[in-house]
Amino acid sequence: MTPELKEKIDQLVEENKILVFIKGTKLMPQCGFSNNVVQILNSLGVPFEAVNVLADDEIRQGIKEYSNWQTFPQVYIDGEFIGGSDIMIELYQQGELQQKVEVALAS
Ligand SMILES: N[C@@H](CCC(=O)N[C@@H](CS)C(=O)NCC(=O)O)C(=O)O
Ligand code: FES
Repeated sequence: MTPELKEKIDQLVEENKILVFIKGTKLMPQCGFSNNVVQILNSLGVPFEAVNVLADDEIRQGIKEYSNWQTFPQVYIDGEFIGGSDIMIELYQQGELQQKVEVALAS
């Protein structure tokens, strides 16, 4: 990955307390896995930013290396890589996601 791309991703992760890399947009996710995380975050009613990896192949490939995670969606909360759809569903069901999000937004 080029230093420029790493810096670009660093900046995205730093500037957005809740950030998701998804296929499609918040309003129109293009895959069921991406849709899962969008709907979970919508249901929590928290502000979040979404990057559409289908619109940027450089980011699509770069973020896999950056996160060391090969699939989408990818979720970052407060600069920390959380995981994908399965992990988000699990954290949500355990009530841990609500907690993480509250802590992140209060900081
Ligand atoms: N079990 C994964 C499912 C996600 C998944 O399998 N994503 C695939 C299909 S959308 C993917 O991103 N493949 C890599 C790519 O398309 O670049 C999760 O929990 O997020
Ligand atoms: S785009 Fe086919 S499974 Fe996600």
